[in-house]
Amino acid sequence: MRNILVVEDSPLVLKILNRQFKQEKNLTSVMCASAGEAQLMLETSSALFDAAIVDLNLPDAPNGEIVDLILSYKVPCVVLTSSYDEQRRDDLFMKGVVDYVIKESQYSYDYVFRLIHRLEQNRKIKIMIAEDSSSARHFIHRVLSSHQYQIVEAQDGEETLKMLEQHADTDLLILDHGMPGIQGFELVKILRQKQKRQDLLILGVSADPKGSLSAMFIKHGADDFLRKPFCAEELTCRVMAMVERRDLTQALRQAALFDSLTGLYNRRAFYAEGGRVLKQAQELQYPISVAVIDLDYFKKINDTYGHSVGDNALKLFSRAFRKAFTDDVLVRLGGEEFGLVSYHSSEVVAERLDRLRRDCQQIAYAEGDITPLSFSAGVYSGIADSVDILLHLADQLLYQVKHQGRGHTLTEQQG
Ligand SMILES: Nc1nc2c(ncn2[C@@H]2O[C@H](COP(=O)(O)OP(=O)(O)OP(=O)(O)O)[C@@H](O)[C@H]2O)c(=O)[nH]1
Repeated sequence: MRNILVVEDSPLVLKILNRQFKQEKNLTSVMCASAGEAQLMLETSSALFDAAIVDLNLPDAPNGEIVDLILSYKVPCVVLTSSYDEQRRDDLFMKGVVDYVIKESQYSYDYVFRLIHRLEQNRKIKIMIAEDSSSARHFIHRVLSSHQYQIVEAQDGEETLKMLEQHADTDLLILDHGMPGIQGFELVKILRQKQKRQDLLILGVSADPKGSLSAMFIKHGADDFLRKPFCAEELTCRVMAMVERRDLTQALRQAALFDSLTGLYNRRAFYAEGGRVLKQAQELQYPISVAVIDLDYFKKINDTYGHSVGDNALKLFSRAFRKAFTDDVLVRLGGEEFGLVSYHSSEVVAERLDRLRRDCQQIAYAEGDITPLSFSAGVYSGIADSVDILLHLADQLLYQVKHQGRGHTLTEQQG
């Protein structure tokens, strides 16, 4: 749970913010109506605040003095004001506020909350600034630090490549074009041979007036481009948009490939990944194993304890399944049916399934005295034209196990 300090004297604005906080599951707020009240609060508990939302015109601080107070306690400060003043805005960004938002519409309030959430997520995002001008580097560093990003710096092309190896977890590279040695644009080409867009975002920057440069950057794999000089807000807006776009793409990818309840591959991804394993097996003429696993009498669990306990049992089983088969391709085929493709022999897979069966005895999917989870499985080992054929053969073995009374594994190898 994160705690936000709000310093605001307008009852109407407080009402709007209060309503918004009520809809936020992971945020709590402390409301102060004056700078004096906020000071008392910060003196005793500044470490408790993850960020502050402040008004510039308070009865005891009419000229934005609240910003200096908040920043002196190193609390990220978002200004929410009704008056727009260009000079004041520049001064506030120089001081290091996160943002300067005008109370104009519901969108302004939504934006403030989006920012507050981003600040938390930004702490996990690493940005590398590759820029030879120390003043430009410091400016970018200061602006992005106020948004809580982790920052590393490089001063030329060679150092950028070295630093990217040391900081392989870098999320976003801000890349100046006109650096000594390898130029920014050349670096984009080198980097994109190694790293895909989802692994490293690139924001090109340059003072070069040629419009074609930005197009060249983007055509060769940069995600966006900024022409120098740019202001603090433009930089943070572009970076935020890039990171949000990447997060959205990752979420879509996750939803497209993985089962949302168990986190295992869904059928489509399983056929793609399993297909790769099978292709190698075909090339090497080396058999692979395919298993189909079905939980026994699962309907009874749902009927006895309810659907959410059933869901919990599926999640806990999947966790144990993943632990038992760390180097194989695992899938939730649907309902209470699971599958796998493995380079291992049918004996090894069956042995691991036996161990998993024993582990299932310990899975406490509901409170009290419960019937342990049990499953039946069929494992077929061989080479075929498709994963589907092998899956069908394993499924036939599973069918036999179900008829023989459940709770064991049948294996078969291609003759
Ligand atoms: N909780 C929960 N139950 C599910 C889910 N998907 C399928 N089921 C349930 O799984 C049960 C499967 O029932 P059956 O096909 O009769 O199989 P079973 O009871 O396991 O019996 P056998 O397979 O013959 O041993 C049904 O009650 C489904 O509603 C799910 O995502 N969550």
